[in-house]
Amino acid sequence: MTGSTTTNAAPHGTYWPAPFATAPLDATVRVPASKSLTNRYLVLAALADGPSRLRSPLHSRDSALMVGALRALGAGVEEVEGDGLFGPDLLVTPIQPDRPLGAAAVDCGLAGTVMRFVPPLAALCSGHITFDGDPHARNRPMGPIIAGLRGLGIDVDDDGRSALPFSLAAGGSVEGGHLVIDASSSSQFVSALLLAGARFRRGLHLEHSGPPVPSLDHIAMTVQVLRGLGVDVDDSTPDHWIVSPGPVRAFDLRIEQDLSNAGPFLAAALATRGTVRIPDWPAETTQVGDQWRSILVRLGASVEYDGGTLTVTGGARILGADLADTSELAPTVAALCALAGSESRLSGIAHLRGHETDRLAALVTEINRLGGDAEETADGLIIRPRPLHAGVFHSYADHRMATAGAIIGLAVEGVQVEDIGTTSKTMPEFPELWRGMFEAGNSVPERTGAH
Ligand SMILES: O=C(O)C1=C[C@@H](OP(=O)(O)O)[C@@H](O)[C@H](O)C1
Ligand SMILES: C=C(OP(=O)(O)O)C(=O)O
Repeated sequence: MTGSTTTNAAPHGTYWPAPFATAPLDATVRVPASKSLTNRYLVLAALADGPSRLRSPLHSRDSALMVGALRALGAGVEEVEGDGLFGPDLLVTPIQPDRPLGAAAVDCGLAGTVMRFVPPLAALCSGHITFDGDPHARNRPMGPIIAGLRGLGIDVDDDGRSALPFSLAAGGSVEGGHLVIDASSSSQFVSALLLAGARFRRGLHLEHSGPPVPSLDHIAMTVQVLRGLGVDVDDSTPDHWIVSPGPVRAFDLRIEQDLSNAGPFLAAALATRGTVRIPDWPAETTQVGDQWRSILVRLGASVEYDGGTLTVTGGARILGADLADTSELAPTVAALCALAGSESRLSGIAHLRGHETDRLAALVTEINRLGGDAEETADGLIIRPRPLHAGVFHSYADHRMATAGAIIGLAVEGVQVEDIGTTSKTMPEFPELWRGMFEAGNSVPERTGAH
């Protein structure tokens, strides 16, 4: 973030009348694959010791940007028919570090995973590689990756901005070793360097120095994914991660559905005092969205997990709660808190100011625009109960703002979400799946293949 605390300009695009629920919803929903897992496995497939297959991966703007980045770096990515509900499988052939790329360009869009995960991968290629993205992407924090690459001996030209756009000159190998960064503005800086670390000649000893790193669950996901592919990672000392040099094993695996994106659907149970079921909820997972099981109980719902299906039933009213470190779940939580009957305090999310938009400012502006009572604190939000009314909910090119508006619109008649299409960042099917919850006899298609 470049010090600004304002939200990025809300474009005056199309307005989507959010479906209002006149009765409790009773629905079963499956959502597309996890953005965080898809984009980690794409990067690792590009670094692997042979071709890999991602089954039922995400197909969205963020995954398409990652696929585009890998192709720009010389990896092969091919779509092949699979049994996923939401699109084909992906076959990936790895990059060839020695093959000169000449000049290559990577479009990061607004994807944190692309702008942070791809530069260390690019450093392992041979060529002059330029990175840029959407206008607001230029405001997202990038300094620790740029400084980190320089610390690893890579020549980076950022015109002194410590932000997008920038370019790097890659020579086909990275020495690695000990590197200290300040990852207090995003966990993605740590994940990015760990993902590539095993392919550095001496591996990587990454150290964080500074205020606490946010979204630690996402780093734990990175470590577990790496270990699953045979990479040795020592994370036994807080703020230190040691990745041994070695191969990344090629793989063939199925990507879990996105439990963070399941959140707005589960929230619909609370907003309408109904029931929403998500089949194929993993029994064990590294996704932060598994926390819905406890968060939604704190907000007054009952949650059951039986036979692989998570069932959430809304209580008589939504309870306000004090919740810390909700990370990317926070906009969904905030939407529920705006509908709650008592005060909520969300803390430990100051870094949301550097997300797709300044989410703290955006949530306060949009909840209050509908008559609510939300206030920004140094590291989060206070949301007090106050009746909401009809109006426009702006999304600021932020998928999670758009889905927050949809949740509020279930309980408040006459909410229009500006630019619902921005949900294509991680879930292009959102409007269709949302409307599907209202269909009589709502049913969910069966997947044909083995789970
Ligand atoms: O590594 C990842 O896949 C992510 C890490 C988190 O980033 P921050 O640490 O910047 O919150 C999260 O919010 C983002 O949606 C995805
Ligand atoms: C913060 C998010 O995305 P990104 O991966 O672009 O950082 C998010 O999806 O909530």
